[in-house]
Amino acid sequence: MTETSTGKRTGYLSWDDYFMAVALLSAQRSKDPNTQVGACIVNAQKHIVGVGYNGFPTGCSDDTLPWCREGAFLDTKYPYVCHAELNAVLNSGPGNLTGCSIYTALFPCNECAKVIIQVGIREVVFLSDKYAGTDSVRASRRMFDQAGVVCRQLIPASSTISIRLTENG
Ligand SMILES: Nc1ccn([C@H]2C[C@H](O)[C@@H](COP(=O)(O)O)O2)c(=O)n1
Ligand SMILES: [Zn+2]
Repeated sequence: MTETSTGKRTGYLSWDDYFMAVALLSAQRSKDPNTQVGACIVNAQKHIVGVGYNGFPTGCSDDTLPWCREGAFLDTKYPYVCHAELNAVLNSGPGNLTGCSIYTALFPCNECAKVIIQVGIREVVFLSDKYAGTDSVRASRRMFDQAGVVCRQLIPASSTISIRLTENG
């Protein structure tokens, strides 16, 4: 790691990469075998006020409800799973989310877009847009546009971050 003339460390994480990394770390908690999504809500003071990942509601077993994508609707995950963005909102403290930004690993669906707008979040920073072109994402974009919520895709400064969980040596 290099230093500046004042000795300040360089190569530290930018705010954008940091908040997206928190979202991605949260996604590692997801039991969804196909798509793991994390979200992180940040206020104007750059404080994290909520994080979440996609999973079944509290008290609904990860081991008995289905994780399938196909088949009869009730035998798939879709009617049961809470999306990362919804969980991040629900996990936020008592404070107001007006003016906050949400960092999410995947562009929000139309149901989460409604929640994001209604709680006053003003910016969506996303990494993947793998469902662009679906009706759900088209509806999200339409609502965000009308509501004046700014969406931007994050181009991270670095493609990987490594974290050691054990002491060096
Ligand atoms: N913005 C999003 C989009 C999707 N999710 C969740 C919902 C499912 O658990 C999974 C998508 O599954 P797939 O259809 O890709 O097998 O991701 C979310 O939390 N946020
Ligand atoms: Zn959603």
